[in-house]
Amino acid sequence: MTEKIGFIGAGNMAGAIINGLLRQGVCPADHLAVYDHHSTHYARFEERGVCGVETVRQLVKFADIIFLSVKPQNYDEVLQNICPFAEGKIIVSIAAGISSAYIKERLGDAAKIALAMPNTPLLLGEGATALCQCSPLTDVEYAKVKAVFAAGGVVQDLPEEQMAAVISVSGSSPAYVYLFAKAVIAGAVEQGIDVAVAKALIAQTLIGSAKMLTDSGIEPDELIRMVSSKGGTTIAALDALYAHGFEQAVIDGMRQCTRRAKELGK
Ligand SMILES: NC(=O)C1=CN([C@@H]2O[C@H](COP(=O)(O)OP(=O)(O)OC[C@H]3O[C@@H](n4cnc5c(N)ncnc54)[C@H](O)[C@@H]3O)[C@@H](O)[C@H]2O)C=CC1
Ligand SMILES: O=C(O)[C@@H]1CCC=N1
Repeated sequence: MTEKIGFIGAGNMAGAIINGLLRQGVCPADHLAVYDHHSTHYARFEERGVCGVETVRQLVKFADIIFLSVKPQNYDEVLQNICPFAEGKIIVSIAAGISSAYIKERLGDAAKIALAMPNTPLLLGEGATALCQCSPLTDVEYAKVKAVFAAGGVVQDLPEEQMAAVISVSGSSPAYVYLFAKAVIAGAVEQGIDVAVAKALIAQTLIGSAKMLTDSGIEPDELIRMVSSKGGTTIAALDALYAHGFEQAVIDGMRQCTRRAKELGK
């Protein structure tokens, strides 16, 4: 990729996206730059050859594609700061709940925007990103943004009206997966199993189960059935989980996630 890519906000997600780009050799480090109002955050970028610039103006001048990798609460300030220099640049928002209308209200209707919802496994090249092309971003420009996220994992195209809801599916959901893993580890320890052994076993179980979902072509209900021997242990476990409203708890958590995303975007 020949474009220069800048990140406003040198935090976790900027780090994860840059990792993917460098690991896959999508662009050289000198085509990347970060700006953060805390320059103390630059060290981990600079040690990989990515420049930390002093002003937001320098960042915007440098970059063809600008990732807004700050919290939704900081968007107003950042959009105000980049507005005088951002004409013609591709703007990528990764923030929960921020819509293209919100950005266009601040940068103008001609702003070329892609909305992305990545997740933290991007750090290891195992990310899942929902991506949305907003008019007037062209197909060629959108493909460039897509290539950035594809360097860090799987990308799915989504219409804008689903971008808030998808946070509950892939943006926030690593946290529920870790919570589940934590509960399994606690249940193992309670039964006398060593914590490190339990962690290794549940982690590989999550990887293996995820691969069954992606590679076996078998639907979740059938995968559950394949584990559940008649009168056996899995059914005993599932009965207890159903009795505790396990599925409903997850679905309710997802609803709360989307509710909060909509609140943040206001
Ligand atoms: N952490 C996650 O799992 C995911 C986060 N996101 C989104 O990514 C965005 C960034 O999240 P993280 O990287 O986790 O946050 P973070 O807190 O690690 O990084 C945000 C960075 O922005 C900087 N910052 C704040 N205001 C600034 C300003 N006005 N100018 C320049 N820099 C400024 C902060 O100093 C910080 O370094 C958020 O909008 C979040 O919704 C999206 C998907 C997943
Ligand atoms: O919790 C948040 O708001 C962000 C968005 C998705 C994951 N983390």
